[in-house]
Amino acid sequence: MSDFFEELKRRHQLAAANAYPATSAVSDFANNLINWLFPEHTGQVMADPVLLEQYGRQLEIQLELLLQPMQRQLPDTAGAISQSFMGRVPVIYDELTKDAEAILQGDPAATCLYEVIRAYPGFYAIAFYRVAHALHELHIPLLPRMITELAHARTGIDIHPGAVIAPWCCIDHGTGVVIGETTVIGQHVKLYQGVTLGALSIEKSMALSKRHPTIEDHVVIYAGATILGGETIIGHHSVIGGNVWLIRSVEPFSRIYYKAENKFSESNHE
Ligand SMILES: CC(=O)OC[C@H](N)C(=O)O
Repeated sequence: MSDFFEELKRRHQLAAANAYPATSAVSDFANNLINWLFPEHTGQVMADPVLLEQYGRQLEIQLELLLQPMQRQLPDTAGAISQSFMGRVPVIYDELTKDAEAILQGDPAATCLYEVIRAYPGFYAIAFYRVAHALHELHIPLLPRMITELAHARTGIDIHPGAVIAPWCCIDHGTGVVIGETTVIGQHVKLYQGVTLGALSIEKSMALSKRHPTIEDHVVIYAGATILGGETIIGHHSVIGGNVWLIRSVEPFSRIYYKAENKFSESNHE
């Protein structure tokens, strides 16, 4: 048994050396930031412009404090990275405003923007993804993945922070959506639940190559479709039907549907 406790001691020492922030601190930062941009997220409103500005500065400090223990793994000082990140926040805001509008326009069941921001899993997931993606672009390790996993746990939508997703992204329902690390998605793309944008080969040696598909502008992908491969391009204005399995490119304006053989027959036993 003492060998076992030695092993645990070694593991705890290694984990301490990594010095990543607690998951709760990362969650607080991401939620505070999203709530600052979109008070509809929780309903906590800050009407005073002075407080709004001060809060922006507080968020920068909050991020700097998260990053400080990881300093050795960062390409620049924690302070400089936090400042660069905050400089990107207006772009995140602009893109998320467009995403919320796309969800409202794309879902007949959505009644208003407030509802989309407060209650739609598609908005929740894309909001956490856009924050994580900005941190990923600043070469911050692990933190971006922790942030997208907060949304994954809550919504069932798994978006890798490395994916590149243009604005006006509408993920409706969303449960079971998987968007891999090297996926590229154009503007005005609509995805339904259970869509996988995945890798054709999961060889470890493929780690640095483009493994996931490119989805051009104005594509709709219905529930349960699986689109795989880094060379697979779905041409703009295409529609991919439910449950389609696709490992090749399709031209713009394609219509691809799954045609199931009807293997079931009805019988009427007395
Ligand atoms: C989404 C997906 O295909 O993932 C497979 C593997 N994690 C990879 O990134 O290649």
